[in-house]
Amino acid sequence: MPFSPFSPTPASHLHRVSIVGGAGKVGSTLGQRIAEKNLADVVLLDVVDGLPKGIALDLMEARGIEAHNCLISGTTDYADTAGSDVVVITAGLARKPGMSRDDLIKTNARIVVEAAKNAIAYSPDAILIVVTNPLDVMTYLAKQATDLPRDRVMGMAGVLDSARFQTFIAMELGICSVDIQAMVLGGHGDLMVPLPAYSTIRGIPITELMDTATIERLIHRTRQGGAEIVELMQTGGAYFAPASSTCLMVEAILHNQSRLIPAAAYLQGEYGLQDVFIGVPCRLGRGGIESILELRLSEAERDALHTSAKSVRESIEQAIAMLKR
Ligand SMILES: NC(=O)c1ccc[n+]([C@@H]2O[C@H](COP(=O)([O-])OP(=O)(O)OC[C@H]3O[C@@H](n4cnc5c(N)ncnc54)[C@H](O)[C@@H]3O)[C@@H](O)[C@H]2O)c1
Ligand SMILES: O=C(O)C[C@H](O)C(=O)O
Repeated sequence: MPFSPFSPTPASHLHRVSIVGGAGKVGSTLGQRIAEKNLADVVLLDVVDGLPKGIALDLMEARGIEAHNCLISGTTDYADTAGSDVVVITAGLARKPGMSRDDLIKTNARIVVEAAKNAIAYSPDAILIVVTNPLDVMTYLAKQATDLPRDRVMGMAGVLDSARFQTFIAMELGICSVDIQAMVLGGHGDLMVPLPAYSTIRGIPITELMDTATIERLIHRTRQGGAEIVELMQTGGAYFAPASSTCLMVEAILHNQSRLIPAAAYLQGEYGLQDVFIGVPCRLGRGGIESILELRLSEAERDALHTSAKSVRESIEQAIAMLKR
């Protein structure tokens, strides 16, 4: 037998991302995206014994074909997530047809609080991205549970809602999605605030290429974008575009890209709002949310943002009261 210079443990990647809820649809698809983009080693943590390990092994077996070098592991033990650069929480139930996202507060609040506390205990320097619904409420609870500074806790929704608006504009005009920049702010619910004046096709505002009725129709479809898929699938919600959206945020952070991305951020006076998480344009880089951009809004847009924030605030209070019981 010739002497082998190699050790049985492959060299680890530079970065590490842990996904709590990683055996679920969004979590496992996100793990796949992160690995296939060669962004980081991935730890999939879930409560179901065997499942995260099985998914991780399955993904590892595709490494040679997909030609990436990331290690993917599965676990039920938070100790295995130690030293993560980014922690993503996708743990919790997805809604079924006929439910609102707020109907998930009862089941998901405790799951997210526990997940955030446990994960940050092992990775105190991590940046936390919450995906679990109702998004803005769960992100608030995660910040409260961990006491992390506001630049290190954010929620994923704005990228997804903007991607949906972008898609519907592209489909309406027969133009490639990559030429379209769409902007959606506000809470991740029926009251989200798509901004036509800041949505453009290579710099041309969509208001110059579509009439008001068409834009209103696309805005309505965007607001109902999650529910449309829940109704079609019957068994849960969207996960491919949510995973892509979260991966974009992970990449912006790990590669310090200074991208301008709508994300749920903790506001302390921006847009005239306090003590609430809501989708706003953020500069994302290695430090997390490095700054929040305050766009000039029309009176109607500002009112819509405040209405959305008021509804999120009411749900936060409901969640906090429930956790105290
Ligand atoms: N923010 C967004 O835009 C967005 C988009 C899509 C989905 N979501 C939300 O993300 C969540 C996950 O969606 P999904 O489709 O992946 O659901 P899923 O049911 O496929 O996966 C959820 C996973 O969480 C795990 N889990 C439950 N309790 C846990 C705990 N205490 N610790 C660790 N893991 C736990 C489950 O075992 C499961 O594997 C849902 O709340 C859904 O509504 C949000
Ligand atoms: O709509 C849902 O319940 C899932 C997610 O928030 C989405 O927008 O796809």
